[in-house]
Amino acid sequence: MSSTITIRNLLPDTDLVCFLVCSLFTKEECDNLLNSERKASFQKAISNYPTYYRNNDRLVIDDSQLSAYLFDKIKSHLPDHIENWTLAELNTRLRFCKYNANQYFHRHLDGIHYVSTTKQSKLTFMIYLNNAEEFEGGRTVFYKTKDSTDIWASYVPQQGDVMIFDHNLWHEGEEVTNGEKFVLRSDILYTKELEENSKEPFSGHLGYIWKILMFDNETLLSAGRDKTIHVWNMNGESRQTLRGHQNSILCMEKMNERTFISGSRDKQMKIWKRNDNRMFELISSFSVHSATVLSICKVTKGFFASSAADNSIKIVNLNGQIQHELIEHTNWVWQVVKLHDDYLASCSEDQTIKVWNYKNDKCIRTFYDHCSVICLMYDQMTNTLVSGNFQGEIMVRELSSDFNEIQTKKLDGHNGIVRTILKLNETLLASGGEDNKVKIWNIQSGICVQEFQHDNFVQALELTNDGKLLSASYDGTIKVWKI
Ligand SMILES: O=C(O)CCC(=O)C(=O)O
Ligand SMILES: [Fe+2]
Repeated sequence: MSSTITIRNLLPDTDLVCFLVCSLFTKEECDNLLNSERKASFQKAISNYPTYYRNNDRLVIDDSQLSAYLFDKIKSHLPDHIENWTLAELNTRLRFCKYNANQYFHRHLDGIHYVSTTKQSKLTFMIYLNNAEEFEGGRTVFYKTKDSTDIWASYVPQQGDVMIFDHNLWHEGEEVTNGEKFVLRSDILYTKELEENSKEPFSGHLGYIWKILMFDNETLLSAGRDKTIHVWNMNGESRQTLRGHQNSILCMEKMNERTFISGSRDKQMKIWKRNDNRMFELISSFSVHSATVLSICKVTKGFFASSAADNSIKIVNLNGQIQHELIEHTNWVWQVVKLHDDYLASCSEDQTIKVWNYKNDKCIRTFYDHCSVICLMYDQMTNTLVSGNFQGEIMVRELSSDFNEIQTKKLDGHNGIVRTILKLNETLLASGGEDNKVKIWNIQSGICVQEFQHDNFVQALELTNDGKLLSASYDGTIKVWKI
C-alpha cells in the first residue's frame, strides 16, 4: 500500500529552504535501506569528535548507485537553482544514523561538503527510516539562531518522510529517551560556473581552514579539512599544494629555516623540508599519538611538543622519537605552548590549564576554569598566559616567575567559543571565535578596539612582517586586515 506524497513547508517565515516530502519512501524501501547487515554495522561515536556535540552511532558508506537511486526519487521536489548555483546530484557519501536511549545530536549547522571550488552541497537530505512510535523524544528541531531558546519548528519522525533543508539552519536531533531512532542523511550538491578572473587571493581550500603559518616573510602556509597544505606568496597566489595526510590537518609549526611539521586527524605528524628550488618535500611521517594531533609547538632546536585527543602531550625529536610524556589531563589537550626555559603550558577539554616542567615530566601548576579551555597564548615579556574558553571568555593571567597567579583579568571575549589568540604587539591582542569575528583588544584596558567579520568560525590568526593581520576561517577564506 502506498500513500500519497505531500509537501509540507516547515518554516514559512523564511526564504531558506526547509520542507518535508512526506511518504516519499514506502515501509519496504525503508526496511531495505536499513537491512540487517547495515543494522549490525553501526559504529559508536568515536573520540574523533567531542561528545558534547553528538553521541549517536553511525554507519558511513560511499555508494554512487544507491545515491543515484535516492536522487532520482527526490530531484523533482528540489529547487533547480539556489542563487547562482544549479542543482547537480546527491553526495555519494551516505550516513546512516542510529540514536539509542540517551543519544542526541546537539544544536549545529550541517557542514558544507566541498567537491571542488565550483561544486558543493547546499541542502541537507534526510530520510526518516522508522516511526516515532518506536522511540521517545528524537524530534528534529529548528532554531532561529545558535542561542535562541524558542523552538522555531519541530518535526516528529514518520517513516518514509524526507526532510530537505538549507545548511544555514540551526537544528538538533533531540535526545532519544527510549527505543531506537534511525535516519539516513546526505547532502544535495549544486554547481556553479566560474567567472573569468574572479579568483580571490588565497582561494583554493575546500572547506574549513584550521591553521595558517607564516613560514618566512614571503611565504604563508595554510592547512585544513581538505587534507592539503597550500603554500602561498603574499599576493595570495598558490605556489604549491602539499598532499599526504589522510584526514584534516589541524596544526603546523616551523622548526627551522627550512622545516615545518604538520599534525592531523589521521594521528600522524609529517615533516616537510624546503629544497634548494624552494619547493617543499615530505621528509618523514610518524605517529606518536593514538588520536587526532591538535597542536604542535617548538620546544628547542630539534625538539617539539605535540598535544592530542588522546589526552597527552609528547616531547618528540625530528626523528619521531618520544623524549618525554606529559599525562595528567583527563580529556583532549587542545593546545600546548612554550613558556620560558624548561616550561610548557597546556589547555584542555577537562577545563584546566596546566604548567609543566617537561624535563622531569612534572605538572607544577593547575589553573581551573569552569568550561573547556580551547586556546592558549603566552607572552614572555609580561609573563602572561592568555586563554580562551568554550563560553567565549578570554582570561589574562599574569604570573610570577615561578608561575603563581598574581592577577587575572577577564575580557568580554566572543559570543561563542574562542578558537584562537595571537599577540600583536606590546599593547594589542587579537582573538577569533565562533561568532565569526576577529576582535582586537587593548590588553591594559581590556577594551575591544576593532572588529572584523568572517562568514563562519575564525580558527587561526597570523601576523605578516609588514604588520597586517591574517585570519583564516571555516568559511574557507584567508583575509588580510590592516590594524
Ligand atoms: O536526527 C536528526 O533529527 C537530526 C540529525 C542531524 O542533524 C544530522 O545528522 O546532521
Ligand atoms: Fe544536522
